[in-house]
Amino acid sequence: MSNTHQERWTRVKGRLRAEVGEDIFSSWFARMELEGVDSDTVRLSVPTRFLKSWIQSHYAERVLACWQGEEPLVRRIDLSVRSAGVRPAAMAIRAAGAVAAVTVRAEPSAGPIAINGHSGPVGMPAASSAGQDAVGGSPLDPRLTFDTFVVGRANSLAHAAAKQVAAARRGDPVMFNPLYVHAAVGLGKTHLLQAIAWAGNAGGERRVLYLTAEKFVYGFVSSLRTQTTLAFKEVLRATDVLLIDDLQFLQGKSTFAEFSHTLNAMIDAGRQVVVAADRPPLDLENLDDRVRSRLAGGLVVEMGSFGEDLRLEILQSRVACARTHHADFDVPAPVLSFIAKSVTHNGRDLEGALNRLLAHSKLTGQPITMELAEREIRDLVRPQEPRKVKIEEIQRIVARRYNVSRGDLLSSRRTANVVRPRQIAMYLAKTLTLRSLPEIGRRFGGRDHTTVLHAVRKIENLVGNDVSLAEEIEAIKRELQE
Ligand SMILES: Nc1ncnc2c1ncn2[C@@H]1O[C@H](COP(=O)(O)OP(=O)(O)OP(=O)(O)O)[C@@H](O)[C@H]1O
Repeated sequence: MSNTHQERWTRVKGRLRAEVGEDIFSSWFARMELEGVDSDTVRLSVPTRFLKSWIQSHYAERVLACWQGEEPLVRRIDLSVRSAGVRPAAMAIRAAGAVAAVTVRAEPSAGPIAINGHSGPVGMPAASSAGQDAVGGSPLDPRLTFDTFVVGRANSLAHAAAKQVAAARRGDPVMFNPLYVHAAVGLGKTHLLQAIAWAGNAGGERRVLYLTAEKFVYGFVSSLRTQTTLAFKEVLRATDVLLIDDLQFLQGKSTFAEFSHTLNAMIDAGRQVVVAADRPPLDLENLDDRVRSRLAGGLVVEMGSFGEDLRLEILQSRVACARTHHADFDVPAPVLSFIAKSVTHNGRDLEGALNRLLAHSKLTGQPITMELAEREIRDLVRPQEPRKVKIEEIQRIVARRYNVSRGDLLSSRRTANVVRPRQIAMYLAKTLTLRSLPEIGRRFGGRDHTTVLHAVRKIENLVGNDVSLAEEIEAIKRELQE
């Protein structure tokens, strides 16, 4: 491909960014690449089927217009899904109607079933109670809906995917299965899963079941005890959409096996599975390789930490909600900005901060001032922790820098242009993460721990003698820590 095309592509991206804004650009277009230009057709690619379909249905004309702004002869955009690093399973569209659906309808008065122990946003009515179901369900928290979920750069992809799952109808092809959402504590995984359950069940056409992994374990173990495992399995597999929260808490060999059967049965029958966890699928060390790879074979989306803007918006929306029940709850804008700036950890701390102010205002009737806020939330202001680096990120950044693919780093190829970057990536994985040598070996295409050790020693030696390599590695580290 000529440099002119690449330069044009850079300018087209500039136009797109200016038109849609940084947030949308980085959510949808940052991973779009130019594959080539053939007479009047521009070939672009994205890494997932979901991105492709989203861009096609929402931005196709805009992308074309931006190209035509640079090159008026362009008539067509051909968007494809890049194969590198994408598992074939992720691509398969499964027909939802492939297996006869067994339907268990919720009673009209009962909300979607939830089994959880989460609390919700400040200022909203508490969860109401509804009926039990065959796996011991309890109602979802009515506060955790799409309406109360604030969307920003950190979560826009997960939100869009969740909305799509919720809006799908029985018989629609399942676009990505499972949808796997991961994020650190308190960044909205439960909120999003419950929002899917509420919205998904609203039409009454589909049965959406929300289960925490803990409750899955509990339900399964009690069904073993009471010899009702068949009923347990049937209820799970009769759902159209199964939402499993906090998967990292799944425990027990037979429970893993049951989870694996359920996952496979649901996906093979074209039913949607959505999973949330605090880490990516490949880091779920308790699960066996097949389950991990099945989980990684759908759409895996990370929700990042909240930026200050998103924190402020969440606070503003919470205050607005709270005011519907406590009309005199007034938090001055500078106080909200102060909280958004200083309570940086997660959504739960933001909620805690507002709860304290609300309690104070209700109990004392005094206005909320900056001084009061500073005093009340002092312990929620945590020092910034250094950013945690993930092996996947190391592989991605090293691969990009040395112009190889992540697949090359994981492959058995032994050509010099791949061996050195692979050793550097292993060295960084050992020095920047807490992962053990065997774990790192496993994450680099199933290598032995001695290979990792060899790589680490090799790079340590080289760095001592080769200033430019040392600088290069420092630059990669800086990029990873940004
Ligand atoms: N984008 C958001 N908009 C509005 N509220 C949010 C958002 N993200 C998180 N919250 C709120 O932050 C709190 C914690 O969120 P939630 O329980 O969903 O986190 P989580 O990721 O499931 O955490 P954990 O890992 O502990 O299960 C909740 O009150 C939730 O409503």
